[in-house]
Amino acid sequence: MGKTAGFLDPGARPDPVRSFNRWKKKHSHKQNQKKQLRKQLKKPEWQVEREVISRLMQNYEKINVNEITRFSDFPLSKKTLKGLQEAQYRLVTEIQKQTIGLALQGKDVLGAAKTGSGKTLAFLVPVLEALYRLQWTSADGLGVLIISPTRELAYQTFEVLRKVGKNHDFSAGLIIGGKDLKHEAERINNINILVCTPGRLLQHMDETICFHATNLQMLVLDEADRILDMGFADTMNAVIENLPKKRQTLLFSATQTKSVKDLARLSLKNPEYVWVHEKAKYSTPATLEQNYIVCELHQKISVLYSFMRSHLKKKSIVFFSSCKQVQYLYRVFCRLRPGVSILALHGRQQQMRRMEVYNEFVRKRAAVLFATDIAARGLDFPAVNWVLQFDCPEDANTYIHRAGRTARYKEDGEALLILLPSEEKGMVQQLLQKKVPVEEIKINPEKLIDVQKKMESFLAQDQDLKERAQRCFVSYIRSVYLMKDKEVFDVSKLPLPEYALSLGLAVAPRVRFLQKMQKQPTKELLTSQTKKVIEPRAPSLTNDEVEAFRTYFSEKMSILQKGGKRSEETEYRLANGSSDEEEEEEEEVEEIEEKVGKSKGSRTVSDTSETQKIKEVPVQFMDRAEEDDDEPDADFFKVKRHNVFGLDLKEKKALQNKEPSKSSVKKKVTKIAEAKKVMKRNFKVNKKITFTDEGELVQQWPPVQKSIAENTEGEDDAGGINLDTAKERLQEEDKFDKEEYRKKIKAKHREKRLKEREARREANKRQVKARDEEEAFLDWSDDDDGGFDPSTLPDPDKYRRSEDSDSEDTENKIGDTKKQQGMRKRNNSKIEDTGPPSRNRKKAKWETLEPLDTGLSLAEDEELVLHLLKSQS
Ligand SMILES: Nc1ncnc2c1ncn2[C@@H]1O[C@H](COP(=O)(O)OP(=O)(O)OP(=O)(O)O)[C@@H](O)[C@H]1O
Repeated sequence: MGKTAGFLDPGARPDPVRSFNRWKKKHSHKQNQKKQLRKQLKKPEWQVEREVISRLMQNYEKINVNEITRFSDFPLSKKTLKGLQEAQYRLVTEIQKQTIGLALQGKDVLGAAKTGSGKTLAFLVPVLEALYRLQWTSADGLGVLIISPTRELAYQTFEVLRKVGKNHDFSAGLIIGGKDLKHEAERINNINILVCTPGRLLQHMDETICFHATNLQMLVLDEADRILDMGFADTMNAVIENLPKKRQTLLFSATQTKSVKDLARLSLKNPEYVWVHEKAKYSTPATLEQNYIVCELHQKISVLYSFMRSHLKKKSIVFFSSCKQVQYLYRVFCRLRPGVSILALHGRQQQMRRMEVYNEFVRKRAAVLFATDIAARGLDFPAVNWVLQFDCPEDANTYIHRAGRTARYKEDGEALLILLPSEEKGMVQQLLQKKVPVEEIKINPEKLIDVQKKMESFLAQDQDLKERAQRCFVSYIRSVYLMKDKEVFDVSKLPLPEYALSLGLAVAPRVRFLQKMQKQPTKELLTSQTKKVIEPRAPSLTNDEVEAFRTYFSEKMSILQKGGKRSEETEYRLANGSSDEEEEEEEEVEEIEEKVGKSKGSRTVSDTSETQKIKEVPVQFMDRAEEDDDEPDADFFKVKRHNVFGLDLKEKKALQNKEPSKSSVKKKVTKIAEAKKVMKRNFKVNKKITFTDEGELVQQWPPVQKSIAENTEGEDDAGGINLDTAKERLQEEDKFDKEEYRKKIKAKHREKRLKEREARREANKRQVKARDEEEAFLDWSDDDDGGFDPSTLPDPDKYRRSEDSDSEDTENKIGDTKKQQGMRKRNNSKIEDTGPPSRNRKKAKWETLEPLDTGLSLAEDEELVLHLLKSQS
């Protein structure tokens, strides 16, 4: 310390006051900082968050789309950013870049972008931020509603939401039907973000008392055009009516259609239209390679099998137009063992199974998924290499969605479309118009593996499979028949017998609606169709036909209008499989007399001039039962039918107003329709057929009319009863009945005779047996010398009656008896020959003797006899 002092110049010593002041200043600054910090720390969390939020919100206005490349460039909450990072989402896609900013600013957005371009995050990020901004808690109830067209898509969206929003405290729920409504109802009230399908949502709105959406902040419609295509237009209207007007709405789709724009007009307020790929050269991802092949209908299955055999290590989705095709081809392909695992996804599966299949296909590296259009929209299966459109899509938009299951988010993919010669021109044209670059490629015939024979043998062994094949057949024809675009889909050009053969069927099933159409060509309806206006009383239609048409149509429309209920029913049935429809279809599938000629020469329905008209005729005369085939596809077709009629709701309402009494007409026609249905389907009530173990027919009730069975070939299908032929038939039938009756009587008599003979034989046997027993008994008594045989005793009554007999006589008699017994013993071996039984003889002898009256009591008589016997021995 002294050393230090020695160095210092006393004149240069710092001023202690100044030093103190400096120290004091520093100290107070530090103290202030500490105070501030302490103050800050004392702030409740919500206050800090609120300040952060207000800072974020101030930045919303400053968002410059051109400067954004990452999610972190948006003013987003730390929780959302963390969730995005953890899920490996850092860079934004074009649709995300363009829409997130607008949505954060609170604007309604209509967003369209190619498939696989990241639309899900484009709405999920604003959803999380909206509730975060409002510091939403479970007590605030439902804040956001996300509506998806299919359960799978809703489930997928829900999964992404869980992943990205896991750092937030909001509760999220998935309501998609197929589960217990009560169970959902108990939980629905605490949900902040609800992902749902439209039908189920409306059902909760109608039936769940505690469910309300009064606090709703945001509505998201994902794949909006699909929601409408599925016939949910009215459900959507009903849902939207139930929602508060003051809300933000986001609507997303990969394709822009008129219906989407209509919905946007209805549900969005001054929306911002974001169509990121509007000016793009193609409407499909650049990384997607697209081709098509043209082949005959009967070759398609072999083409598919050959495709699968040559892509064993790939992951593919194959699209079919109906559930029943998926059901049958899935089964038969599993049996064909192509060497790659096959899965099936369609609307008739149980909900659990649908989810299992979905998850399984997500996990698999190589597999083939057979699916209907429920898998066409929005589903994000990772690393799908191929999309094969086995059946021509309904239109170019459906094509785009199906093909979009591959080549997602910068990945490569290939799409192959199989077209029939009749579909090629129209479809390719449509695709080119929609900026879809497709090119034709040819099948290498050497690589084509024919599986028809194998399928035939499977079907020959398996009745269930055969029935599935029949349903598949009908279902496909119906799907083509119901397609709106008749330039592409012409049912009259389908080679039905060849197609049946290719499915492994020997006989083509009858397709009732085609036959009906052939019988009732109604050109006028074509005219009305082209005019897109229904004329209630078309001059050439009978009143009945017009009424049938109207009722059918009004029923269809009321189904559409009921919306939610119907949709939910549909969803429920989708989940559980619909046995009714299944049964009806089974009835429908009937084999026709026409054997499929294995010969060449493609016979088509168009061979007849009548059938040419099929394509021109809409579906009004078709049985409803026949229409309600594959549920999702029925939904799908509903809209097509709607378009086929070319009516909108206004026209329908006008039509209803004109109806004097809709319900009465409906009831009347329904009864007629029912009766007709029963007649045409030739229902047999209480039919019973019994077979023996060997498979011979034993009994059939009611009995088959043989005369009819023999003569059916010449019968025509004209309705009504021809009395003369009926009379002849009955007379013929009488002959059969008489013959049958005679045979039965003869058989009865014969049986009676046999029974009598048997009874006589039995009686003889019994007699012989009785004799044997008697002989044996007598033998036994003699054998035993010392034994007493009471039967050898004289009848005391008889003795009592013969008063004059002396003791000698008695002795003689006893001696006689003894003698007789001895004789019998000797003759024992000759019993059979000696005629009447010995007992009779003995009796006869005894009967000749006069009864002996001793004048004693019975007891004394007995004593006497015993005494005599003793003395004898
Ligand atoms: N910013 C991103 N960074 C990385 N991957 C992303 C990003 N956004 C989306 N993806 C991925 O891209 C894929 C497609 O996204 P998404 O399903 O949202 O597409 P989409 O546009 O909704 O498609 P579709 O029209 O078929 O429904 C998904 O696998 C998703 O994880």
